[in-house]
Amino acid sequence: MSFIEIENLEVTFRVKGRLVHAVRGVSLAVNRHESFGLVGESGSGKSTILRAICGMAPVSAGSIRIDGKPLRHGRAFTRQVQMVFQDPFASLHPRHTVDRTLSEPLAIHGIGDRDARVNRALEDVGLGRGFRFRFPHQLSGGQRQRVAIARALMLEPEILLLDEPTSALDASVQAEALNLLSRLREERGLTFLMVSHDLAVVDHMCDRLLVMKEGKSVEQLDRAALAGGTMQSAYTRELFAASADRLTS
Ligand SMILES: Nc1ncnc2c1ncn2[C@@H]1O[C@H](COP(=O)(O)OP(=O)(O)OP(=O)(O)O)[C@@H](O)[C@H]1O
Repeated sequence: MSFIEIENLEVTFRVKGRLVHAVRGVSLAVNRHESFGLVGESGSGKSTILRAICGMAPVSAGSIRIDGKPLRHGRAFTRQVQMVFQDPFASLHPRHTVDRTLSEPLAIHGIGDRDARVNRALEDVGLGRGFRFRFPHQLSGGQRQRVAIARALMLEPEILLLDEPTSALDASVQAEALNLLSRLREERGLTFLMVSHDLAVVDHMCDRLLVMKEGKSVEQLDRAALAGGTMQSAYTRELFAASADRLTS
């Protein structure tokens, strides 16, 4: 049994009376402590899979299990699974201090010792306690994303769902944020399910990945296939070739 098991997942939205099939029969299995990537062109359904896991998108058919337990009635696995979004500015409340942002999940779950936990969380993500009473607009993009990562870790989850976690950051800050995520995964034995359109990021971060197109799974690749360039489908080869061109141009 894998830690995260998704079987024949279908997610369908109704938009103005029309059905949008965002995810069409996708299956994947992620092992505990693994870092698994979802790649594919824009609109291929990657983010919708993460949203379905946290109960933010409707599961129309199929199943999602975490550690053998099914996701029921769209209820999220709140403490076990946390999500980090692309745009830290949008995901932090503009009028909440860092302290409030980090304390809130603790208060909701009745967890005490908040001051010490907030200070420790800030240190864990490389921001000192001096950042505690700042507002989001008083932080750089990289610092905001560190706060968002700290918040995601407040409830000590086992799984982080990362939706383009560094694509809103400058290249140098992006590398720092990725290194921070890798260190936290190692230290805490976290499992990552990560969406990225940047194949260099995925190559750096992920043990395995699933290539998606138009809501469907195209193929799965492991490190050996990535390193050896042995992709089965022409679509995946094109995706990687286009990305290599972008990186070298
Ligand atoms: N809440 C929603 N209501 C209606 N349609 C939606 C909703 N969320 C996503 N979709 C549609 O589902 C499809 C998949 O979207 P999704 O965001 O999962 O793609 P993606 O692969 O993550 O794309 P990107 O890389 O651009 O973020 C798209 O056609 C999108 O327009």
